[in-house]
Amino acid sequence: MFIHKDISVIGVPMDLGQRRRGVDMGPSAMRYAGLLEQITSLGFNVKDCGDIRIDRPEKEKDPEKNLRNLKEVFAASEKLEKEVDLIVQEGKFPLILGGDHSISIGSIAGISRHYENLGLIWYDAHADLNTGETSPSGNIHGMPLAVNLGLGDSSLRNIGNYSPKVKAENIVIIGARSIDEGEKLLIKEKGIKVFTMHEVDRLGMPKVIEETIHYLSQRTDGVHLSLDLDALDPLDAPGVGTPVMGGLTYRESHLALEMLSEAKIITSAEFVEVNPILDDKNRTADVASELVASLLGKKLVLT
Ligand SMILES: NC(=[NH2+])NCCC[C@H](N)C(=O)O
Ligand SMILES: [Mn+2]
Ligand SMILES: [Mn+2]
Repeated sequence: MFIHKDISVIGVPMDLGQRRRGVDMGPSAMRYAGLLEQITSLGFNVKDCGDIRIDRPEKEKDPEKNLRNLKEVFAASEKLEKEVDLIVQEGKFPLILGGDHSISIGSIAGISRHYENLGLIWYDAHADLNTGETSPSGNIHGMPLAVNLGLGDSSLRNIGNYSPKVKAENIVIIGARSIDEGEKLLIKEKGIKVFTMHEVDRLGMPKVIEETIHYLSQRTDGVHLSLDLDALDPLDAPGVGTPVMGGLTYRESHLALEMLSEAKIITSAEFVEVNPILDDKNRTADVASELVASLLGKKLVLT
């Protein structure tokens, strides 16, 4: 597998999957950080497909079934599913910019229909495995991995008219350090592979990524990288809505993406949860844009 020479970038200015405003400006912050120029300078043909239009509720209603803004998140996910499906049909590499993590419901729905066995790397401080029944917050950005596994709300689950989008054994979570009780049970029940911060500390990032590559390349025919910037330590990526101390460093994250790039296993990617209002001089968007470059093969070459 190989990152295609043609990359299509699509922004999803979504902030309805959680309660802190500003994450809808993530796509512009990453574009402002020079993301597209960066990709072009690495020799790729890049097309900016612009942003999906997100319809906002007139005023936030009390959540039904503990799912805030369900109707709007559903509508946006359906749109994104169609756009991403087209990008993959055209043979291009989809690069999706969030927006809160609820957007991965639509992106993975558009991607996974093109694979028998899509692999999924969930690079995140959280597991995002809640459902309306288990969620402590009612925020849908804490639920997309469960939805992609075919759990939780049926309208979300069935976007694209198929479910599940990924099998539990094709998922690897990296960087987890804040997991709710219901999520822990699900991880155990489904046997999901998780490298918590404890494991990253013990094994080191090189081993974690080697094992991830080995594990996924045995069983999958494509791998989507879903990178939540809150996987990184808030010292390196402060502009996120749900920061958790003790995260992955800037260097560890670059190494991870450089190794994934060398292994040529990633077939689509999304970078989510960049919130410029909570950021420090757009640092988190800068970090995201640099991480994209590492994923696309940027390396220091001494000639
Ligand atoms: N994509 C994220 N940042 N998710 C944070 C989720 C936090 C918490 N587990 C919840 O479900 O509300
Ligand atoms: Mn997170
Ligand atoms: Mn997340």
